[in-house]
Amino acid sequence: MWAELDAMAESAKKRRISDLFKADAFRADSFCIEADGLLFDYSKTSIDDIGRAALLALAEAADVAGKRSAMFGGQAINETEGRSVLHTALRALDGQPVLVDGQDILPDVNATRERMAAFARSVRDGSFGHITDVVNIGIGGSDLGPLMAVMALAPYHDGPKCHFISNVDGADLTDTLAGLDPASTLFIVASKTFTTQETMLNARSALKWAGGESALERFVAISSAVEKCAEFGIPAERVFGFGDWVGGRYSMWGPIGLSIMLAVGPGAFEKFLRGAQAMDNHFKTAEFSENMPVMLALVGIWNQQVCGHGTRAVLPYEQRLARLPAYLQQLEMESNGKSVALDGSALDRVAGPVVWGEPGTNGQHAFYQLIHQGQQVVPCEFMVGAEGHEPELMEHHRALVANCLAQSEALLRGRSEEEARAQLEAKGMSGRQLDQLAKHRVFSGNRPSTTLLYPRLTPYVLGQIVSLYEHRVFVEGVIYGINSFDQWGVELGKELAGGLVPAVEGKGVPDGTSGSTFRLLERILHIRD
Ligand SMILES: O=P(O)(O)OC[C@H]1O[C@H](O)[C@H](O)[C@@H](O)[C@@H]1O
Repeated sequence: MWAELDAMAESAKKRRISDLFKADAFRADSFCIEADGLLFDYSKTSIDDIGRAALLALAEAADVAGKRSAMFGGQAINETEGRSVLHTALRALDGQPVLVDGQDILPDVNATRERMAAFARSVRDGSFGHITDVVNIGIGGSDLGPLMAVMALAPYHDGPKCHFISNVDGADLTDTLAGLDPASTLFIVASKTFTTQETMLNARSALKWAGGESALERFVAISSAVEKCAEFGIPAERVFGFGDWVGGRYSMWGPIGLSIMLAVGPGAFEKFLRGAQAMDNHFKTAEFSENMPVMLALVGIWNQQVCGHGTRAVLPYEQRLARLPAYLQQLEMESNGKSVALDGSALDRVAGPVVWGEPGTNGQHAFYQLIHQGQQVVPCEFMVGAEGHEPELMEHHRALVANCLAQSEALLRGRSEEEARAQLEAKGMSGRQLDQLAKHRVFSGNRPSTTLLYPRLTPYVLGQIVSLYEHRVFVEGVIYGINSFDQWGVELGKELAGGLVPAVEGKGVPDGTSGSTFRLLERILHIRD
């Protein structure tokens, strides 16, 4: 399946992207996909026509289309947990029935969304009581999505102010609650399992802060384990459930998105779902060569498998997407950071790159040095909106866009030593100083990047972008032959943490603890004494 691409590795590494542009006057058009207002430009990569054909053949050979139907059709493709993968059903607003074990799940999904909307309206119009602030307590998929989206949609906020507590570090709780009034604060305890140590501890401490049991009336729970919510003391009418066919990191489209709905209202939330649904439909129907999630995945595979780049940077030129890189880190790395194939056999290649990033322009003044001149090439995924939300600050937006375009241009073009010398000579420099400094001012260029251009960051567009990345992760996972929907790799640390809690209290160290950890514990206890 991989032979054709593997055979291209050597020539691809030598190739100059600028030569591809010289050889094909229409490259910018043909290595680009436009769909429903989004434009995905992957022309600034080393993929050529033959490479693209091989990538598309890889997607065919991996049966991406068949697996896609299996996912949308409700088959239990999350085999290690015996579950369907149907986050797309949460946004199937005009969808056909979706069957799980022969039962259409959409009536339930719609009824829950209606209950969420009714609840959100009652909080927003004051009929629930006077609520000024909402605190979402959750972690991982029960935090990153809502937090990212609430931040992204700031111009649409017309509800209570939303805050997020995730870390078990008491500092998170303390700093978030500082200045809030318990009487007008609504808490959402968001946990798919309702057993996550951090969330349950934070929820109990928040309840104490809010005034104990009497404050439970301002607590809402979101979970797949609804019976556990009752044990915590939250009655069924304020519990919003969802099926185990929604993975935690794919869950903000349903009840886990309640904080988003409270912030922007049910109408804007629906637009967010509609954007995601539109991308689902595009993913289901577009030819692979014109299919944005498929091509985004294939570009990632090209950069990693053919060119050997082990990381990729997500660089949104949109301050309100500041948490998107963190969100994508969970989505991509928890999904595809695996070593075994679905059948348990060892993978013969590294699946899933390290994903990281920061919004532009801030990153430019920090780590872009390495991106431009470091020895390790980092494929960059730029994103930018053609328009911002601040017409009175047009000058800012123009500068933002110019910077985004300049970065991908610089990465592509680079600067030769001759050019560097000429620039320095023009400034009057000569001799040894010129020789030396010119070398430092050389940019190899030829560094790959993609750009996702969207009209403006609306709820609809945010839905499109997130759904695009979800399906990209799916396609990459299918091609690597892994299960993108489990996360066994987070278990061991949790188990050991459970065993070490008594040790941190000075009640003995579990057997098998390493000398290093033993020594650290000793020191911690000594400092505390
Ligand atoms: O929603 P919860 O059950 O509390 O889980 C919260 C998070 O913790 C787990 O450790 C998983 O790694 C995440 O995928 C999950 O989103």
